[in-house]
Amino acid sequence: MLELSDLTVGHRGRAVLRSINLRLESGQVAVLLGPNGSGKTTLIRTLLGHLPPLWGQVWLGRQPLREWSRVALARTLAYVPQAHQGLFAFTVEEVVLMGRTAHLGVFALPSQADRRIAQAALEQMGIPHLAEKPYTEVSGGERQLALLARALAQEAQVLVLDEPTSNLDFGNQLRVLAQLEALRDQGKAVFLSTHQPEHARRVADQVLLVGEGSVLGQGSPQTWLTPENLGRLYRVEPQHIEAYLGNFR
Ligand SMILES: Nc1ncnc2c1ncn2[C@@H]1O[C@H](COP(=O)(O)OP(=O)(O)OP(=O)(O)O)[C@@H](O)[C@H]1O
Repeated sequence: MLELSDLTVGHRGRAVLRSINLRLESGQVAVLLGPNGSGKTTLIRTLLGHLPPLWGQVWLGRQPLREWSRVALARTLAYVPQAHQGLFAFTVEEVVLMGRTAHLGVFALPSQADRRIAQAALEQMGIPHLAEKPYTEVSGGERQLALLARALAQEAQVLVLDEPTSNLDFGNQLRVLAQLEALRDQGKAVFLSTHQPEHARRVADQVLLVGEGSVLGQGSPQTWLTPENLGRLYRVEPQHIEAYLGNFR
């Protein structure tokens, strides 16, 4: 469904991450891990088409990403950014309804069916009570849940999420992880970044460990999310990781 082939990503000709290869099928979750500044957001922006690859190719389905029209892309690929402070006082429901935009005709207003889908997405994320609240007046975690609901409402086949649990309380982190598993079980392809290896261990079919400009490890979470590998990745003593992650087994 999503394929990265010999991909080099970066900014203005300066490479940040080189030689990335990945195949993500429907019904799979891939999780990207790496220290601050290692290029996770740069890679995500490239696989969304916001940044051109410096080398190599992003494939979505059978077509290179750059050949996709914007409307077709919006129906197929949903992006959950890190929650930002909204600038305009849309209600939370209006933000979620934006996920339906790619399904509407030109100038068409959301139908009853679109509203039902938005409502269901709000309920799935546990925030139907926020529907009428201005997006600018809910908490960072609630904004994150609204952006997840927007992606659900989009009904896209591929979901790309940039640290989707970073703003959330413990309960909402678990709810989002369960939601990601449900999406995978519905046959979606899910690609996300996280700073929490225990989240990767729970949901990932494959992990991609990046740092120092390249892919340092790639494969099953059981193989790669060991204290030794995580210690190398984050420059911490493996025994500290063992002591921390051990509690999550
Ligand atoms: N717009 C930009 N122009 C030039 N360089 C950039 C730009 N955005 C990021 N960079 C550089 O690219 C590198 C990778 O940044 P990126 O934001 O992709 O890292 P990250 O892994 O997402 O970090 P974090 O975990 O802190 O969010 C950094 O050295 C950063 O300074």
